[in-house]
Amino acid sequence: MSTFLDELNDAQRAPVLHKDGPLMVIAGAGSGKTRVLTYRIAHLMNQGVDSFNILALTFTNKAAREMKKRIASIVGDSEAKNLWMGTFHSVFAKLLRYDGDKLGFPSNFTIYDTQDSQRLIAAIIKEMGLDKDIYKYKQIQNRISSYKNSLITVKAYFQNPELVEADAMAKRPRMGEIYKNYVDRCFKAGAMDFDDLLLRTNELLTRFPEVLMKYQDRFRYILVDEYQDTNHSQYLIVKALSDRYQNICVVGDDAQSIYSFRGANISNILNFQRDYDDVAVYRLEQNYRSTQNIVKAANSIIAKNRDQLEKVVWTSNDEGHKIKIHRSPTDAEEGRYVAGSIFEMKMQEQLQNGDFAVLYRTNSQSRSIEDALRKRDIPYRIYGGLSFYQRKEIKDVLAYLRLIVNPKDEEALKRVINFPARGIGQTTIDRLVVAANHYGRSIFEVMEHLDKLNLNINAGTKRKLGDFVTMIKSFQIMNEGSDAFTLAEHVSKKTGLLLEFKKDGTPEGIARMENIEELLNGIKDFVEGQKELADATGSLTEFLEDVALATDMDKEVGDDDRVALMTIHLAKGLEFPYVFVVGMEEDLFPSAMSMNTRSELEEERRLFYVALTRAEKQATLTYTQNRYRWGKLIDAEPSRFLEEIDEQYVENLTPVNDGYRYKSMLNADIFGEVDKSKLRQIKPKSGTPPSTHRPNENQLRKLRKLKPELSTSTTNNNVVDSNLAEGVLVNHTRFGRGKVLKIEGLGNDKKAEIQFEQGGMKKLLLRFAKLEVIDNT
Ligand SMILES: Nc1ncnc2c1ncn2[C@@H]1O[C@H](COP(=O)(O)OP(=O)(O)OP(=O)(O)O)[C@@H](O)[C@H]1O
Ligand SMILES: [Mg+2]
Repeated sequence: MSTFLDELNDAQRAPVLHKDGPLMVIAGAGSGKTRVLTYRIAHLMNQGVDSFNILALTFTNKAAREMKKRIASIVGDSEAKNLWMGTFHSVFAKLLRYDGDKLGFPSNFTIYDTQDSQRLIAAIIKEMGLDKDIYKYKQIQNRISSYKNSLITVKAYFQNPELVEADAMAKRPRMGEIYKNYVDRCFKAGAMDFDDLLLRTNELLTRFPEVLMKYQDRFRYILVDEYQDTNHSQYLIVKALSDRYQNICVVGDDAQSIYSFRGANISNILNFQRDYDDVAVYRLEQNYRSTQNIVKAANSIIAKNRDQLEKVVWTSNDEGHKIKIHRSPTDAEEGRYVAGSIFEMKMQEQLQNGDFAVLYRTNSQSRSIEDALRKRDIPYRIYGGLSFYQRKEIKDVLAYLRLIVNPKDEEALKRVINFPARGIGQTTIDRLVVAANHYGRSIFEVMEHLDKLNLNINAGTKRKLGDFVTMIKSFQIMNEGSDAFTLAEHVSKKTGLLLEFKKDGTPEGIARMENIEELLNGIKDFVEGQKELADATGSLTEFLEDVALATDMDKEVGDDDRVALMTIHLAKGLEFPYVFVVGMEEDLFPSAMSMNTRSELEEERRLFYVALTRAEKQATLTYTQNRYRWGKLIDAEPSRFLEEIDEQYVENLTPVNDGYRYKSMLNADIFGEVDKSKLRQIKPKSGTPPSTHRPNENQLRKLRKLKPELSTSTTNNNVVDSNLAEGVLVNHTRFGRGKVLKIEGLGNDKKAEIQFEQGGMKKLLLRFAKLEVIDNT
């Protein structure tokens, strides 16, 4: 009767219909794991399981929302509303709002984002009088984060001589103290960082058996998507909650485990069968997402990994296009190629912008792609990177709102106590911090009791501090009676924030004002939306939690049609008809930082597998020969992963020996835009050897080996510049030997006219030209 079960194949239906008890679905990309999870929930509800008794943990909140929508369409809206679904962080933040008081946290605790944590750590390092070059706050924040994810509390840290010694050896003997101060300060501020949301949940469930029992009883059915990327802390929570009923369903793919750098532990999936009794293991083999070429190419890559579970993935979809590989001279040219291809494909095949995604290994690669898309007027959206909520002006407004909800929030207070400027100086703030630490109170509490304390603050400043306290308190009173939108609008005006940016008058100031307006609109939407939910009221606390845990990925994209740009890590679980993976170069992908051990390299390869398997119809992989990195132009080598794809599934758009065409492109790049129609015209007739032959990759490699000093990956023009003069003999990686005839222009525009022995006369922009001086006598 229930038709939705017909939308599954037999292999998928089995885990959906599985009765009680632990089950695991292990299967390759695109085989319907997420669909199984979604349908299983719908099926459970159809079988009479109360939606209150189901907990589903997903990789993004957006994924949770989409699943909920699908489930609602099967079982009805009102039932689906009560499901607890979301990321680990958002679900357990909610749980801690109910029961965190047992650990001494207020129900309105603040969630510190990474920036808040880092600022606090930097402040602590300064207060302790430590050398900030040895105690680097970002590194320390990383350390603390990994301790927390391994459940190493401050106490556990000090009880572990290995950890203590390791930090002493690393000349950071006071690491433990910083950790302790950080934890104390967060506690005092009524704040939890992201890792605390898991750590404190674990603490709560361990220390308070009655709380554990309550939630074990509530969450009789627990389902986890992307189980391969759970870390130890998440693993323990799931284990504890499912211990009583053992109705735990996990789905995952060991070949897509890509978060070990954040403590994710692939062994969670491998040990699942050991952790529970009578685990039913299901496998799915049919991929519904991608063409045969994509599936087979992806299989050929992942087969190179040694550590993996045996898996079969096949598809009955069309054969499709081969995987395209394209080489560009520079990253700017790569951007132009991608934008140009999207432009052409859209025209030829009537596609939408939203059919395309550009994926990269690191966020910084987005710039050249963005530039090119902008030039073509192709709308795009960047996911990740600096999110809207991390912009300065937005954080300013949010800091006020945070203070209203939780006046102990130290980072929020420090941010706005003197912004907009109200004559409260750093010395005063430092005194307040010292007093707060001394009395074990929050800064706000110290400010409330200034009269009783002898803090060496003059009367004028005391009055200003008093005014600030009064203002925040007036907002708090207003918060009792108004919704989040009304309050936020009032706060933006009353604090002078809007005026501050308006006064500024610059385009940036205006942009900031507009962003605040956008924030206010967002709050309004949120309030409206929340009112429809069963257990939500549209309060400020709810809004702030939503914001703190929101990633750009979660934003409703709605109907606006844009090309998606994101890192491969973020793309996990998603799918797009057309995918470009850019920057397929050694040291970039695989990342230079992940090539020390086989297991690191295997993780990079899994990342490549994830990238490729996002594509439904076509995947294009691009690499460049020169790329700007860290402000320098470097030689880039094609990624080893390109060679690893079984070549029968590959179409190489720019074979290595097409020197002539390549050279034309290079010249075009130097002197202006590429005119493609011309390129075609000047293509050599077959059989005619190009006049300047570009050495192939092997020859280049040999060349580099022979003359390492000439070919360090940073072909540094500064070196060249200094002794480059008219009459000097030079070597160019592609054009060979030549003589400098003339140098003209300045700075970035500096050019050299060079007579090459074989390539004729060339005018090269020194910024790009890869020259080395071979004789300057
Ligand atoms: N039986 C089916 N019939 C038709 N389409 C299906 C079927 N099963 C899955 N699909 C579709 O195939 C695509 C991939 O499914 P899904 O995202 O659930 O796979 P997955 O295994 O979770 O992938 P990933 O490993 O990337 O997370 C989706 O578009 C889904 O709707
Ligand atoms: Mg999935």
